[in-house]
Amino acid sequence: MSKPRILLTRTLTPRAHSRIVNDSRISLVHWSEPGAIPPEKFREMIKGVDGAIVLLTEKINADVLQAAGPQLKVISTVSVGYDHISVPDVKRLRPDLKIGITPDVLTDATAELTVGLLLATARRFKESLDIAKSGKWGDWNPQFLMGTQISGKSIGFFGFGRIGQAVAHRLKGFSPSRMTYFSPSPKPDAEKSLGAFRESSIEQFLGASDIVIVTCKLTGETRGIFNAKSFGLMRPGSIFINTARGGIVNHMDLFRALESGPLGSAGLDVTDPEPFPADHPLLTRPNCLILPHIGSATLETREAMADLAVSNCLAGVFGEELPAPVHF
Ligand SMILES: O=CC(=O)O
Repeated sequence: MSKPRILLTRTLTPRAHSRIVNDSRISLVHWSEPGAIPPEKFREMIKGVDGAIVLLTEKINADVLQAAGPQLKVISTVSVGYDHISVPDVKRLRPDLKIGITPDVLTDATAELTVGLLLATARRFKESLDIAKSGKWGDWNPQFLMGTQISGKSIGFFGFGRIGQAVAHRLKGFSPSRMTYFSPSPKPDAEKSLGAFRESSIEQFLGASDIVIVTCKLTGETRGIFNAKSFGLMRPGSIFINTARGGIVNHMDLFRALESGPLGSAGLDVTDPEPFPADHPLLTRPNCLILPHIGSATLETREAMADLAVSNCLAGVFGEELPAPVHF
């Protein structure tokens, strides 16, 4: 019997990469050039494989599923988010296809980055670094680079899943005045352990938060939900943080809300598109700190994500249950 063929669209972190490369039960097809696999190459290389280990950069849609062929058993993405995979196309064309993701293993790293981004935004790291480098650092001045502190502030979580709750656990130590969340489903355990409560309307949620932290999924409902209207409902001087997906935010509306109010500052680890154009007006705003999607980027976490993605793919090609499947 021939060995299952697996497509790997990038070189993984060292331990996980060596695990898949040295698995003698499978035959590996590897895109080893630097950068993301071009879409036409992807469609070509996925043809005839039994499983594919992919990244956020690979769009899985009807074209790709058709190019792959009916023998494809599993798509395993090295990410917890799977908005790059068209669920309607999978349901329509390949309802039997298994999809694997990497939840839990990246929660701590992403929560730590979110807290860091909030602190850096609230305490004006971007302007501070620019001034430290520019030679414009004058005498000590009581009103120099004053920021906002977290203690005593009201923090609102837009989306309150694993990552949102892990951020809330960390921020509890900063003594916020209160923590609220906006989510389609109530989270009674988190409410108990965190003392957080659920706001039932987005108007109330936004109007009651000094700090809004976005950690929800990108879906048809959340795409573009942070726009001129929702920013207009936020408190004057409030802080907006997004470590979920760029598509949740209208970036020109965010630019205007940072320029003319009501927002005080914003910290983004995700943008739409990615990479974010270097000439985008948002990058000129001193009160907007943008990171290049590094939420899960620690060696420990990236190894754990890649390892789980390898396990998902191997399970899929050998007809076993995936350790971390998407349940449609
Ligand atoms: O953004 C990263 C992920 O979804 O894992």
